[in-house]
Amino acid sequence: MAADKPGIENNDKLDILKSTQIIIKNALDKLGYSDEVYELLKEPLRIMTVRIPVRMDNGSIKIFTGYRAQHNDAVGPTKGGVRFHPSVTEKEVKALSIWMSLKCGIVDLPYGGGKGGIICDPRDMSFRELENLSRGYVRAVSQIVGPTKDIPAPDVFTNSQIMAWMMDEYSRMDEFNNPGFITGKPLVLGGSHGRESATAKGVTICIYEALKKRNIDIKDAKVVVQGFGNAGSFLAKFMHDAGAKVIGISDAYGALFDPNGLDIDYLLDRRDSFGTVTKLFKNKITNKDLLELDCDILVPAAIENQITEENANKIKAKVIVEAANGPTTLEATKILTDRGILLVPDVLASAGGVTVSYFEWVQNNQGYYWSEEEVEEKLQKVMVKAFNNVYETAQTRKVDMRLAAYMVGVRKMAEASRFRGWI
Ligand SMILES: NC(=O)C1=CN([C@@H]2O[C@H](COP(=O)(O)OP(=O)(O)OC[C@H]3O[C@@H](n4cnc5c(N)ncnc54)[C@H](O)[C@@H]3O)[C@@H](O)[C@H]2O)C=CC1
Ligand SMILES: O=C(O)CCC(=O)C(=O)O
Repeated sequence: MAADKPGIENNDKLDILKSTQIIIKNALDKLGYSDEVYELLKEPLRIMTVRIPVRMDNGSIKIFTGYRAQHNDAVGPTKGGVRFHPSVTEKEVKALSIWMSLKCGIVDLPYGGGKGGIICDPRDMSFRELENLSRGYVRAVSQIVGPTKDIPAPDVFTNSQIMAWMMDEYSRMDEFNNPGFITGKPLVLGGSHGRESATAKGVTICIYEALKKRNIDIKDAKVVVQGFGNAGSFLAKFMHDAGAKVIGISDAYGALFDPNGLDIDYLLDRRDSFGTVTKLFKNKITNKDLLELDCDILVPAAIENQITEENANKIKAKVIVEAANGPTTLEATKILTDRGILLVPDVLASAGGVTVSYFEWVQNNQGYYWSEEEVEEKLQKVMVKAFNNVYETAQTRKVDMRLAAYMVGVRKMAEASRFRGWI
């Protein structure tokens, strides 16, 4: 198929690794780095593919495929979540690990990016099968992970229980209690106050900063949130509590819409641990319709490639803040920016999660735990600084917010790689 844009074929437009590489190249070119730097950073330094045998409840053995990608460890150990989802691919995990490096650079953490994933559908698995899979994954990747090497955390369809099993398995192999191996743990196992809601808190802080730039009052704002899991449900609650009207939410099975505002507390009460709630309702709209609702703030908080050139012109929001990783394509970013919509990109907006994961790791390392207020105060400072840094870069360099975020995020690992003599 003919290319309508240099460097990207039409059928590559949903290829998140390819589009990430294009933006990294642009960011490095703008910053004046050589092609060698791009060659180093365009792919993870390493990726491990593992096959995990799990005894299922019916007595059979099922073999699952998993991955752990480590993008760049020049700055420090790699860090990033583990995703359990049927559509996990090697390419997706690679792109997700690169985004983690960028996030850590943007919020200035002493980490590089990593990411893991297992091809599975935890919604169809029992508690015991999930525990066996989680433990099997840790045994399979144990050689390349660890509290000073690569520190996992939750992502789509993984939670604090799964982190607890993984931590326990690693501690057994290591022969001592090792809470710093993983973050997003339950509080009683060395988790941090505020980690569960951290991604949504970070997104909320970005929303407040973005609204200031557009002179919108949160109390007058209509909000739409795609995804009602960890990121989306807390975000909907924070928006509702701030006085905004949350008129639409969704999960993998459909979307709910009420122009007068949804009863978020009721929906939170009824959602399951996979962020599913719409199954309980007959009157639904589609995820596609949800994104095109008339609103002030749109927060994609589910999966990749939701806003594309197909629907970017139909989006009515004034501000889009990406809680999900990779919800908007390259082409859609251009359309939205040209239309004057303020787009706060994933690598900035969703960095609250990894920031509080870092706080958790620091607390584990020092064995001294902070109050919820301390965590919130520190997160607020980090996110406001990061937002303004990216916003000002976009203004002064006359680039869109995504390219600005990549320029901010890529610099630290490029410099660290250079000082180490790698490039
Ligand atoms: N949990 C965290 O700390 C962080 C999460 N993120 C990103 O936020 C996004 C959501 O993650 P979580 O809330 O943690 O996951 P989650 O597993 O708690 O919730 C996922 C939500 O997305 C919905 N969903 C799944 N497949 C879908 C589909 N095909 N179409 C529409 N909706 C679908 C689910 O029904 C659920 O409501 C992901 O992109 C993740 O990478 C980013 C930073 C940190
Ligand atoms: O909390 C972490 O370490 C990583 C969170 C994550 O996977 C993400 O930001 O996409």
